[in-house]
Amino acid sequence: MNVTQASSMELAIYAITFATLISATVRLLFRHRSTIRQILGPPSPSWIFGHMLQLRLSREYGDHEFQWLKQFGSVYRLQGCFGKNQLMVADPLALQYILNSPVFGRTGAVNVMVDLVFGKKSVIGAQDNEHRRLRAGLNIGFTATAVRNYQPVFERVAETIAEELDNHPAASINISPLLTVATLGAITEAVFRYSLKDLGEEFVENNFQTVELTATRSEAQLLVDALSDRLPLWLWHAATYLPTTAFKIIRRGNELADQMGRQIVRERLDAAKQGLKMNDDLFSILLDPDVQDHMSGDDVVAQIRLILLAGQETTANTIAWGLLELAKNPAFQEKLRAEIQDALGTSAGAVAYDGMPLLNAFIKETIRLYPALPLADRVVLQDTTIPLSDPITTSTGHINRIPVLKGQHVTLCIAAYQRLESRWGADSHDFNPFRWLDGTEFRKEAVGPYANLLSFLGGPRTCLGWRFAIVEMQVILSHLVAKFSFAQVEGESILPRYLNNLLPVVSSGEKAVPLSITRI
Ligand code: HEM
Repeated sequence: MNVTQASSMELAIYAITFATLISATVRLLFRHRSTIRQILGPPSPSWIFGHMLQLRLSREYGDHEFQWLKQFGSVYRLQGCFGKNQLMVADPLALQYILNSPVFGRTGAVNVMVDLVFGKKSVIGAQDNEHRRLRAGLNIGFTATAVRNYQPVFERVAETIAEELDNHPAASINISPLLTVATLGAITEAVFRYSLKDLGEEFVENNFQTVELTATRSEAQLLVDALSDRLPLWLWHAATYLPTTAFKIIRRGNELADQMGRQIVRERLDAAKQGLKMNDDLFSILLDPDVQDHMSGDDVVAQIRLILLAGQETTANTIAWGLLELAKNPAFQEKLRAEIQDALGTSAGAVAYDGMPLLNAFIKETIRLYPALPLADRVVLQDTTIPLSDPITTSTGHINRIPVLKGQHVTLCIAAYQRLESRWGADSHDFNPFRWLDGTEFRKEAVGPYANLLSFLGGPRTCLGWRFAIVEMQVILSHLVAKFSFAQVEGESILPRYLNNLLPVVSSGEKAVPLSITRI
């Protein structure tokens, strides 16, 4: 049985959740009516699924969403499952407010997933003060200076990809699995100086299975997500002991990460006791007793699964999207290659990747069009009012603030924000790296941590590894583009699909990025 089939674990969960369905439905029918009903939006095609099939399971991501954005503007109302209203927000000021305000929390569905896969002691699972404490500790390993030290690791990884491409020439190469392995290798080496071989076959296999498992979406899952707000977390934890393949993978992954983490922490602390100099990998930095605010061994172990999973597929897919855009835009690819070859050829010592304007414009444009997380769901924890950059028209007139009540589901439309015409211009849906070269994008509201983009989210939950990811992409993309040319494979279309993350999918429905790759 493969992992996708294994998501039939949901069937087992259905049995548990069915009893709550009826009472949830009744409560939803009679829930308090808020001003949300005055916000305009498309008519709902179904009571059970609302607009969720169009929003979350469309053939190409954005098929419907970008039409709604055009028709209703940067804030509109959709229907979630079981008739629940959902506020869709792409307005920059509103997004900034929601991401930074403590009165918006993650929805039950997201909390359940985070808890099951990463655990409460991971920085993504921790809340409030505990979250702040862990972030402050982990930050030491993700500063601009710390991530520059990982540059040689990324350069070695880029060499390995190039060797693979040289050793297996073919008319069409699916670059996606190569990048997934490469980005896992980059993280394990940067984070604790382990090669994939050191991790062991079972660990690596489990890691790929977990990635595959979290990259599935189905109608059934939409319903489970809608109900998960109403189920206690202990029930979900109890469910992980059901003998399904999916839960076995999750449980085994947690055990392996724990064992591996403890072994590495022991090695580092033993070395420190013997007075040996700590390495410059992330774990050594975090555990270094000479560093003020260093982290405890237990804290570090609890982050291992998160750091490996959070930084692997996101980065691999973004690089794949970038290479696909280069294949579609050969003239830009040529210009970029000239800049890169010039910089790599003339640099004595460490390459100054930040000083390459086209490379950085290309990365920003790729991240803008292909955010790993195109939608982020939040729930209002306390009645509040959301401010707007631009007033909207409701059924009762114009408003520039939206009152929302406790319990309201709000969806942060990251991909839509990154395609707003009012912000990015009339060609907002096109790949145009040159938009970044005149500096105008930086004079607008600052939302995310990088280039006014929200692909790394924003506020206290901003991606911890965003600088790490940028340097990794700068290095890998530069080395690949300098050595190889990338072209589209005739007759093959690759579409973005939302499977918890934004994934490149071919016509068979499989995740793949087949490209014609030629040595220069
Ligand atoms: C292009 C690459 C990447 C993208 C687009 C990305 C995106 C994101 C997003 C959207 C979140 C917020 C998730 C949420 O709260 O629902 C996040 C969180 C996180 N990311 Fe990344 N990420 C990338 C690479 C990395 C890398 C390379 C690492 C580590 C080496 C990393 C580590 C983390 C961690 C630890 C969090 C949790 C932060 C917290 O909850 O305080 N990410 N990332």
